[in-house]
Amino acid sequence: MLRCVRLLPAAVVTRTFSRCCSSSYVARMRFMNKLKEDEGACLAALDSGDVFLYHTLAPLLRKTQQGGVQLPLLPAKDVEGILNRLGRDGRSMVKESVLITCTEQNHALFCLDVGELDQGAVEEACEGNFVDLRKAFFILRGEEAPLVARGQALLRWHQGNGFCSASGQPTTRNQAGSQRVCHSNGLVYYPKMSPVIITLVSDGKRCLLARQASFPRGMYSALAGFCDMGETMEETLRREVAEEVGLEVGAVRYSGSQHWPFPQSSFMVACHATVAPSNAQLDVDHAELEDARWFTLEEIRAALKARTPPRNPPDQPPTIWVPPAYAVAHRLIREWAEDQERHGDGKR
Ligand SMILES: NC(=O)c1ccc[n+]([C@@H]2O[C@H](COP(=O)([O-])OP(=O)(O)OC[C@H]3O[C@@H](n4cnc5c(N)ncnc54)[C@H](O)[C@@H]3O)[C@@H](O)[C@H]2O)c1
Ligand SMILES: [Mg+2]
Repeated sequence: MLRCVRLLPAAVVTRTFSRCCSSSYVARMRFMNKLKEDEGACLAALDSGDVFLYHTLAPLLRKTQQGGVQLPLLPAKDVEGILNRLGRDGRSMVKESVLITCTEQNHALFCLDVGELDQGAVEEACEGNFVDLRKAFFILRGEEAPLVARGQALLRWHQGNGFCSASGQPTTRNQAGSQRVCHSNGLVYYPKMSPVIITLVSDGKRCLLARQASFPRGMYSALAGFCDMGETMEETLRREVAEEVGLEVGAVRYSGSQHWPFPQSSFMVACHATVAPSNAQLDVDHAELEDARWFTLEEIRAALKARTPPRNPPDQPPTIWVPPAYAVAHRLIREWAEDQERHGDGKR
């Protein structure tokens, strides 16, 4: 049914999303900025651009011939045709797409939620399946995961911000979907992220992982907590570790950051922190955490290799798994293991 479907080729992704210092990067950022401010330019970019789809915030993915999974990028004109064939006003629906990014050739990429249509009918027409975003993070290639995360976060934000919280009147989006305006009082709303500090605590030989009751079976992650109003990053980190496991951390080292689309878009700031081995006795707040434990390098190596929930037969020591490679928690845990292998007692 589709005329043409583009998959994100690895080479293009690398060139487009990794080279951040070239003049083409400047040109691309300025083009993106123009699309956010110029309604006509954005509409023209949509007409010649590609769209990836969601159904009730689950991204459409397609199996590849090599047995993997990819994010299909559909020409906007084809999406319009599919929606028309499914009995909708394709043009109007496609105009609801939200701008995500563009290539160095100024080819724009948008996303659209078709949740009002029959899921099976869209899947058949687009030769793919809508997959829960958390599952998608385990199976998508690295370059595609941030795109679906950003798309879902923006679509969710639009779905939840249709009315002005001051006037109660409907808000109107711009063509790019980068803001909403209340025309009764002029208030402009921008998509929001809540800052979260995520911390991997180490006592020098072991690292501390915890699980909430809502995590998938056997999954452990680094400690995380939302920033309170007015807190610095270090204050949040120290407070959350104290609240959740009763430890006072010493040195703190920044590692990286990431946008995380859950629960309503978080800005994750990831850090390593240390406690003295003599000060590593846990006092876990079981109202927040189902479990928190120290793990050895050997246990962490095994956890990093696991791709599915461990079976953990009762006659064997329990094993764990950790968040997918895309999650910044995974990065912190991998960094810790690599650091131990280089400098710690865990040398092979
Ligand atoms: N990307 C990753 O690697 C990764 C790993 C772990 C956690 N996370 C994210 O970090 C987030 C925070 O972790 P946590 O649940 O341990 O936080 P937390 O320890 O602060 O506890 C969550 C509670 O904080 C309160 N809260 C305060 N401000 C909030 C806000 N702006 N939004 C929602 N709740 C708020 C709520 O009562 C909520 O139940 C999680 O929602 C999860 O999505 C991401
Ligand atoms: Mg927490």
